[in-house]
Amino acid sequence: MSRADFSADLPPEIAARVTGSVLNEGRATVVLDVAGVGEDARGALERAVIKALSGRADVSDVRVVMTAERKGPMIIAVGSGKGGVGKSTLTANLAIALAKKGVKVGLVDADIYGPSQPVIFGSQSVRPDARDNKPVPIESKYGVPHLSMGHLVTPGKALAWRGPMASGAITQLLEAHWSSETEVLLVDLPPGTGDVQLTMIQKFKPAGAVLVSTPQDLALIDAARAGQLFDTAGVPVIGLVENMSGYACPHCGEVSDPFGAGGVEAAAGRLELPFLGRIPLDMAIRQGSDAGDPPAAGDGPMAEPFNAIATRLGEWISARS
Ligand SMILES: Nc1ncnc2c1ncn2[C@@H]1O[C@H](COP(=O)(O)OP(=O)(O)OP(=O)(O)O)[C@@H](O)[C@H]1O
Repeated sequence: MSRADFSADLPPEIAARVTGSVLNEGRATVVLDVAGVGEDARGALERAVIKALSGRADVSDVRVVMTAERKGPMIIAVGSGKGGVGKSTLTANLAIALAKKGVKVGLVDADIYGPSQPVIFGSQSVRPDARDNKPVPIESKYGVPHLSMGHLVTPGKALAWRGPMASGAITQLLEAHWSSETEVLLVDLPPGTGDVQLTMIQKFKPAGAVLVSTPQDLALIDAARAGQLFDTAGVPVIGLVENMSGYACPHCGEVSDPFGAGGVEAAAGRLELPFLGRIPLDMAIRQGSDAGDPPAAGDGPMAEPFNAIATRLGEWISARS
């Protein structure tokens, strides 16, 4: 994937709205700032970009991403390149740690393909109320109202959704009845750079994104790719978090590094991104998450790494509020 400059191919009034563009294996992605542009005119802008770039020999497909500032809580996306690296665990515990610091925070589980927040918050059996056809977020004993696709569909039903359905689902969650007091919404994204991420960026431009990765190379490369999508769309990457770094053997106490260690911090350095902290691989984190008892809610040693990252995130939020 590389940055591209299409300004010579586009009419000047459209080129002036371009905030980022990349060309990756023939697919051109162009990000347009459409603040103040009506629905109809947006369609015309999109068609004009597709027409202008389709003529290029090196372009086989054109994707137009439209962003516009909107009012409401500050949205912070938590993303990863790969699945299973601990994004949901981090999002839930960060939200709880922020709430303990007095931030009015809500959580959206936009991982519509594998929603895990209802398990982490112990709210699997709860169905949210609806008002005016919009869901009302579920309160939790941890001070974090939350809403997940897992609350809206039959449990266990595979969500093999693509395109418009996935985009509709995330819109429903973000446009729910969040209290007017909510300052920050943390959004647990599905892994990768698919439809949900695009809808997030286009319709609900996040103020920033946190990326989580395990220390090994493959996860890191994917995380960097996810980061590039945010960067291209003008969404600042707040920083990188290393999860599952270092494993303390519960029997002998020896610390080993099944996935390597320090890789994410080194990658953050290379990418010139802030490093927000590391979370060790610890059985108590997995057990707490599975039991609806997230470690950040307590004051045991496993709350510490989440508190430290929440402090850095809190500073970033305050600087922008
Ligand atoms: N630091 C950790 N120590 C121990 N277990 C962890 C840690 N982080 C996450 N886990 C466990 O790893 C599994 C995957 O974590 P999680 O669901 O948070 O990942 P994810 O990146 O959100 O995955 P997906 O995208 O597939 O939903 C869960 O069982 C979780 O409890």
